[in-house]
Order: sequence, then structure tokens, then C-alpha cells
Amino acid sequence: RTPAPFTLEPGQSAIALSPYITYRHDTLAADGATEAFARARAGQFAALPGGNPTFGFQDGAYWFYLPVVNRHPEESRWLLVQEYALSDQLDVYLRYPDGRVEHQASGDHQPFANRFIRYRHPNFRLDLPVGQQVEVLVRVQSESSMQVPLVLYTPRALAELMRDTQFSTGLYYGIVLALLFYNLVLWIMLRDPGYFWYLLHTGAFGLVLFTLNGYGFEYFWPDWPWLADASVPLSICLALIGMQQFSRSFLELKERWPAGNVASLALIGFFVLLGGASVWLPYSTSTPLASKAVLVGLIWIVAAAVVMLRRGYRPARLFLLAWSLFLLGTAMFTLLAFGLVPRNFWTQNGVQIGSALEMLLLSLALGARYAGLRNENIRIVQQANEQLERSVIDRTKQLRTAMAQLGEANVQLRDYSQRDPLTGVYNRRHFREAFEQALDARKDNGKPLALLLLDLDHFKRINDSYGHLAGDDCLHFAARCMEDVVVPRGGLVARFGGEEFVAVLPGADAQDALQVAEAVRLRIQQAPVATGGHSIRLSASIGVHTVIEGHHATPEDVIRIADEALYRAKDDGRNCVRHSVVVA
Ligand SMILES: Nc1nc2c(ncn2[C@@H]2O[C@H](COP(=O)(O)OP(=O)(O)OP(=O)(O)O)[C@@H](O)[C@H]2O)c(=O)[nH]1
Repeated sequence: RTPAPFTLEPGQSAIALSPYITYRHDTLAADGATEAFARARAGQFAALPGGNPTFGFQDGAYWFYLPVVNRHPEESRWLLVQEYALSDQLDVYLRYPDGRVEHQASGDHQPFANRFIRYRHPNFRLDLPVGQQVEVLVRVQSESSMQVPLVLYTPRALAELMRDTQFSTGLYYGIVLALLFYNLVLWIMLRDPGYFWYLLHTGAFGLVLFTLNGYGFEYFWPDWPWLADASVPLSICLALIGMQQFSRSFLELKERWPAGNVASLALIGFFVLLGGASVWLPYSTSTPLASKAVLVGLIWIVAAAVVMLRRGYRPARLFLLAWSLFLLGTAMFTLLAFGLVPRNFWTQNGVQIGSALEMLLLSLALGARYAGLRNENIRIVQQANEQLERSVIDRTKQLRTAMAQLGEANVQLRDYSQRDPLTGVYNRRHFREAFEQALDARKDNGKPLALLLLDLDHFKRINDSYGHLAGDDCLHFAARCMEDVVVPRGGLVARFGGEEFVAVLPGADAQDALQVAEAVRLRIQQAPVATGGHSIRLSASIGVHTVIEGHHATPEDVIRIADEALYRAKDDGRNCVRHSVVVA
């Protein structure tokens, strides 16, 4: 039964042919146009199942047939458009009542320039003389999904449609390009790898839509039909890799969730393999695989974002919202395909709107995350500075204490080096310095100065009788006696050598000096020294010399004169004090 012809009525300008057209699946792709025309007329073609022109991935060729009668008085030229960009090969045969058959070919296996109108969807010129019946036969063979939504347009209607779609497409890709450039600049300035992966994801996703909509073939590779096939799975895989890498770096999975990071890397590895394989795998295998991989990749990202959010990672919030919007847009588009939501601007452009919002929000999320990282860095630097300051203060305190201890030790050390180890009084070297200073000071202040030279009497005997250690104790005792008397008077006592001691008394005149010397002598003589079970009585002879105003003596002179006085004391029977002859 020959199908009834379809009538183009006046006033019509765009007619979707799916409800009227009949089809036949030529599984071996064996028929030519003549056989197909014969079969169609013989009623071997069937109506589209459910009026739906989508058959999925199929072998062989599909034939579509529709006799058309044009009753439109003003429009004899029509355009037949297949509103699906990816079919490989389309052949249109028009048979006129006089038996003439006209053939046109299109599809992405033909160079783009072959198209009647340079438009992303394959299109054909239909000359339909008014009142005549023209048989339209379409043959489609493709490795991509078999989708053949055929629409008849008047040239004016198509021009208007193209204008509208160009506008919204321009808007969409304008947003994508602006985001790409904006984030490219940010990446160059900030060198944050997150921005690079964002660029890859956004760029590749833009390329996927560009390819799916037929713009890739139109603008990028119009003369390379082979690339038109591979470009879909390839760009999908690239977008998937970018998407996973971006999410991995944004959510900081490596540091925050190592197991999730491994899963992400495994997915990326799979996408890389799939991308490589799609170059030689049949398109009908790689494209559905890649499409399903999109779903897996998306679900994984949302799951990872939820996990990170539950772990308290705040930047995951905006990130999750962005991907949810993308999922929502895609879901709208899919629901529309199943006829579950009404066809309107939002559902029709769900993927575009969702993805544009997603890219925008992700860019914001990147910015927010970057700001967060920067603040965290500032906080860490501040903390480190405070810590540093504290430890510098601590160290300074320790250093001060150490310096003070060192100073004390130095003072002690100097004191030790100035003292005689046996008796504890100053040694001869220090006496010498102190004596010189005292003499100098005397020159300035004009006060007198006395020197006492003391020698223990018969000390050899003590040593010989009681031993050297006892002798040492006696020396110690004599030194104490001298100090006890001299130091409270502002004097200085030193061991001059052997059993000889010396004392300087600044400000003491002869009388004072004799008094002090006498006091020392008495003190030594009075108390016996108890040592080694013995009680030893000591006595000492003392020579005194006083330097008075007008006298300018060297240290040697003063000592010599005092020594002479000491000799006299010895000569005078010991245990007595003698003053130098200068004063006497
Ligand atoms: N135990 C002890 N004896 C010392 C030390 N230095 C010197 N002597 C002793 O002091 C004695 C000094 O003796 P001498 O110079 O002969 O004089 P002296 O026996 O004191 O007789 P006069 O000075 O004439 O009264 C020597 O026997 C030295 O060995 C010392 O550090 N310890």
C-alpha cells in the first residue's frame, strides 16, 4: 500500500516530518535508490515507532520515504534539514512526476562546503512545484547514533531559526570564552594548578558541545570528515580528564582523602586509555562508552564533594552547588528527551545553562578557595612570627643570664688569679698593680700612704719542728690576722713571698701605720695556732714606711725602705715594729 502523500498547506513554514514519514532498516545496506523507491511504493516501509526518529547505534542503512504535495502558492522552494549534526552520510533522492530523480548528498563524511547552506545541520534544497507530488527518499548511514529528525523549512523560517540559535550559541560560547580568558590570566598570575585544570575542563567541555552541535565540523575541521567522528569521544575524554583533575586538585584529595585520590587517579587513567582507544575503536563503541563514563565521572565528583563536605572542607560547598546545577541542567535535557517535562527555553537549553552556571560557580569557588588559602597562609606566617618573637625573647633572656653568669665567673676568675692560693690574700702581682695605683692616687689627693712589710720570726724552725703543713697553717693564720686589722681600715693585704706579707694603707700617716702594725703584731702573737695536735705560738717583725706629701717615691723605693725597717726590726730582736728612718 503506497503511503498517502503529505500536503504542504498555505501558512506552514516549519514542519517536523517524523509523524508522517515512513522508514525501513536496510540491515545489509544493499539497496540502491531504485530498489528503495520500489519497496516504499510497495508498502514495505513502516511508520516511525512512536513517531520517534531515534534508533540508537545501528548497522546498515536507514531509508525514509515521504511523498509530498505542495499546496503553498508562494513557496516552491523548501529546505529539508536533519536536526542532528553527527550523521556520517545522508543521501536525498527527489523523484518528480516526469520520472526525473535528483540526488543530493551531505553528512559529516562529505566536505562541509558540499552543503547547500553553510549550516551546522545537514540540509538539502527541495524544489517542490506547486500542485505536483514529489517523492522524497532519504538514506542515512552512520557510525554515530541513528537520529533522523527531519524538518521541512521555508527559507525564511530557517533563516529566522538560524538567527535565534546563533544568538544563544554566541551568548553561551561568549561566556565560556570570557571564563577561559579570565581564568587563564588568573592561572598565569597565580600559578595555582587548580586554574589550569579548570581551563582544561572548561575548554574541553566547550569543545564537546561545539562538536555535538556540529560547529566543530563547520568551523574547525570542515575538510577532515574522519576527525568529525573521533572528535566526539576524544573531546568527551579530554573533558572528563580535566573534570577529574580539577576536582582532585580543588578538593585537595591527595592531602585530605588519599583513598579518594587513588579512586580519582584510577578514573583518570581509564579516561586516558579510553581517549587513546577512541582514535581506532569504532565510533559506535567509543561514543556510548564515553557518554556513560560522563555519568560515572559526574557521580564520583558529587560523591567526593559530599564526603569532603562532611569532613568539614568548606570550599566543597560552592563546588557541590556548581556540579549539582550542571547535573540538574543535564537531567532537564534528558527528561525533555523522554517527554517528561514540557519543551521550553530552560529545558531545551538545560545543558548549556547548567554548564554555564557550573563554570561560573566553579570559577567563583576557585577564587574563594584561593582567598581562603591566602588567609590561611597569612595566619600561619603571623603565628610563626609570634612564635619567633617569643623564642627570640626567651633566647635573649637565656643569653642575658648566661652573660651574667659568665661575668660573675670572670670576676671570680680574675679574683682567683689575683689571690694567693695558700693564704687567700692577694698575690704579689696584684699587690704590685694595686700599690702603683695607690701611689698614683696619692699624688692627686695628696694624702699619705703607708706600707707594712711583715716577716714571721724563725719560721724555718716551725717548719722544721712541726712540718711543712703546720707551717702552711701558720701562714694562713698570719694572713687572717693581718686582714682582720688592715682591711677594715681600707687597706690591702698581699703575700709578698715565703713567710713575708705586705700591707698598703692609703691615707695612713706614720702614726696610724704604726698603730695598725702594732695591732697586727699583737694579734699574731696573742693566739697560738692549733694545728696537727700542736699549739704553735707565732711572732712577727714588721717594717713600716710612710709616704707623705712632697715625697715622690717609686714602688721599689718604698718597698726597699720598708724592707730596711723590717731588717731593723729583726736586728732589734724580732717581734717588734720599726718605722723607716725617713720619718723618724
Ligand atoms: N710551710 C711553708 N714554709 C715556707 C713557705 N715559703 C717559705 N717557707 C719557709 O720559710 C722559711 C724561711 O726561713 P728563713 O728565710 O731562713 O727565715 P726564718 O727562719 O723565718 O728566720 P728569720 O726570718 O730570720 O726570723 C724557710 O724554711 C722556707 O722553707 C711556704 O709556703 N710554706
